[in-house]
Amino acid sequence: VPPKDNIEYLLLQTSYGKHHWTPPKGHVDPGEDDLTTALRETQEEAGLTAEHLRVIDGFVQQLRYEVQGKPKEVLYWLAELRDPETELTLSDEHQDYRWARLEDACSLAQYKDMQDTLRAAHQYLETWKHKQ
Ligand SMILES: Nc1nc2c(ncn2[C@@H]2O[C@H](COP(=O)(O)OP(=O)(O)OP(=O)(O)OP(=O)(O)OC[C@H]3O[C@@H](n4cnc5c(=O)[nH]c(N)nc54)[C@H](O)[C@@H]3O)[C@@H](O)[C@H]2O)c(=O)[nH]1
Repeated sequence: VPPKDNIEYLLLQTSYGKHHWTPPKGHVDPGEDDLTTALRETQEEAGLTAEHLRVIDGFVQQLRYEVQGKPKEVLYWLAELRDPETELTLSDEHQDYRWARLEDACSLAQYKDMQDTLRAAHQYLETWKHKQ
């Protein structure tokens, strides 16, 4: 029987710096739109292609923080992994990954803004699931 709360979030741990955990993301290439960047980075960092995923309509969350004194903006979308058995392939940028339930994901993602984003995503998915 599937658990009542069976939503898990993918987090990747960097192999450099503070070894922090975040969902797949990265810098926008010239001429690229933001969602294309998100899908490309998810493929490069986790080995999951657009065909593996179902992007969920209506949710996008913006984070703004500073990295080495420079402002940084990150946009996060939500996508469902169509086949939960799909194997991941990490790049050299990451050393580990977890599929984590909300509270475990919030513990790994130590930043308040990331935790708020995960909680907002979870709330959105709870409503979204009932509409399917
Ligand atoms: N050797 C080495 N190489 C690095 C380093 N650094 C980068 N490289 C290279 O750059 C490439 C990455 O290219 P992409 O994949 O395209 O970019 P991103 O995915 O954007 O990755 P980043 O790591 O640049 O950016 P963030 O995750 O944003 O971390 C930056 C800082 O922000 C903090 N921070 C993180 N998340 C949150 C949050 O949610 N909320 C808040 N408030 N703060 C947060 C965190 O504590 C950190 O100190 C790698 O391949 C490396 O070659 C480094 O230190 N050493």
